[in-house]
Amino acid sequence: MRAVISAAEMRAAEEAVFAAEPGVDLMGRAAAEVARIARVTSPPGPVLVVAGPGNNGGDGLFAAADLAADRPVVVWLAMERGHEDGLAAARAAGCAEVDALGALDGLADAALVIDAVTGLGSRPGLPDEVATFAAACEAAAVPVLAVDLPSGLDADSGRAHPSFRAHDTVTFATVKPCHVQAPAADRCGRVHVVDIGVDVPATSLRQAEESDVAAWWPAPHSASDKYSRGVVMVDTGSAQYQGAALLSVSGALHAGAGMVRYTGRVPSGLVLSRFPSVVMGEGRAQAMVLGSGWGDGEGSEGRVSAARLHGVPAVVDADALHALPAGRLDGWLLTPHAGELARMLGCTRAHVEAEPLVCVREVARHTGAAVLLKGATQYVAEPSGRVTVAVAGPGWTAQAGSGDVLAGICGSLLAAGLPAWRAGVVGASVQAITAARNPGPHPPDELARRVPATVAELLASVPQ
Ligand SMILES: NC(=O)C1=CN([C@@H]2O[C@H](COP(=O)(O)OP(=O)(O)OC[C@H]3O[C@@H](n4cnc5c(N)ncnc54)[C@H](OP(=O)(O)O)[C@@H]3O)[C@@H](O)[C@H]2O)[C@@H](O)CC1
Ligand SMILES: Nc1ncnc2c1ncn2[C@@H]1O[C@H](COP(=O)(O)OP(=O)(O)O)[C@@H](O)[C@H]1O
Ligand SMILES: [K+]
Repeated sequence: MRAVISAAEMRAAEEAVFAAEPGVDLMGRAAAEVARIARVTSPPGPVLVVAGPGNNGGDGLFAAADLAADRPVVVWLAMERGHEDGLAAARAAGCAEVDALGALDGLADAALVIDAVTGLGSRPGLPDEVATFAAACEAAAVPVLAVDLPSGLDADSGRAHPSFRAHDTVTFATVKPCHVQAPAADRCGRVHVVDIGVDVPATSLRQAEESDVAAWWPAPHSASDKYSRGVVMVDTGSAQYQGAALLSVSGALHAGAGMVRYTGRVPSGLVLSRFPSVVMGEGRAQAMVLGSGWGDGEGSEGRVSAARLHGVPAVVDADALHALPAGRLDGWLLTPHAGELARMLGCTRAHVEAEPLVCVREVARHTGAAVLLKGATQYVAEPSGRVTVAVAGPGWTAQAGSGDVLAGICGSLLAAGLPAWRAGVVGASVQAITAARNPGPHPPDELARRVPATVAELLASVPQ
């Protein structure tokens, strides 16, 4: 798990290091890591460093001096001023200097561009000449390595702004919001977090990693039986949306439920013809899945309230989200997409997309449930205000039916005893990791069938 910290928190953490160890060369450490990552991520060949006027430019200039030991390095001071000591080091190491036109010309030969225009001090957007250069990098398909973050982004938000598009980003100590929240995160490429000796503070925003999913997956052991692994009772689908029942049942089974009971309105023959292990009708269960594919049918409120009488936690998806009973839903997991969250809050989808953290925290605080906001970035909020971002996956998952599968996966994890927030994080992450490992336009039911292989690979990666 990684803490996601703001620019102000990073600066405070750096200040603490300077206070404890006056004169410590954090910039030297940062620059050495930038040069190291540049060497491992790019082919040999000339490097073009675009340096801004502040300390981000300083990192870039010291990295330029380092890289000049084994390849030609050209520096463009994009705002004319440059970090004094960094510039002296680059000059002493033999780096050539170019102007804006020279930088554009140099793209033809460059094996790598290092974007060190702005970092934590970045105001959103780019000066015109830099924006032109950033666009030229994309057009020429030259790999870009961003120092700390792609210049032009705001470190503290996931919003899109005119910026570099990096293939790789080197950031220090831990990630910042722009690295984990789409659409900004899409501009960062692969994010390399490097240690420069700065302690990371605990925060209420974290990012889950594959290793967390592996560690939290409820693997069975020799004393397990179908009941102890968790029985999940699934009430999904309708005459109009029969497929939703199959998809959520498939998600539950492929995530390892000990037993799936189906209590929805889709004919049993249809469910059993696809999934013969499913038991039809009510019975004891450790968790429920409600709402996927109910449609606007009558009686949703009654169905959710009746489910509550079972006294076990539920995953509440889709149409059931708008039929929540009054009172706290401790231990439950709500799985809205942005449009459904907006309807729950009485605001616009655009507002949810602009302020996802505020919105997802608000519903968790108000309902007492954990809330998984689905989309390109998946946020799981707890009533305490803590938010965990799931492992990100490719846009292939953005298709009708993925949410139904995900609800079933989360139901199995809830039935296995994971706390609701963790069931949401692990469920969303395993679906995203599966999509990342199986790139291409696989339908959601096909991806569900590939979840077990992902789980097996993740568990094999855990040291015994
Ligand atoms: N502190 C440390 O010890 C360590 C810090 N480290 C590094 O320092 C970085 C932070 O450095 P920083 O604070 O100097 O800010 P930085 O990102 O260089 O930008 C400020 C400059 O850019 C300018 N500017 C901003 N936006 C602009 C825009 N849109 N268009 C045009 N100009 C714009 C802004 O102009 P001004 O606002 O002054 O007019 C100012 O001159 C951090 O990301 C990391 O890389 C590492 O070495 C580890 C140790
Ligand atoms: N841009 C995206 N990148 C990755 N995954 C996405 C993206 N957009 C949506 N998803 C995933 O697609 C699914 C969509 O869920 P939902 O809208 O509820 O679909 P449905 O109700 O049709 O099943 C979710 O699992 C979500 O995580
Ligand atoms: K940068």
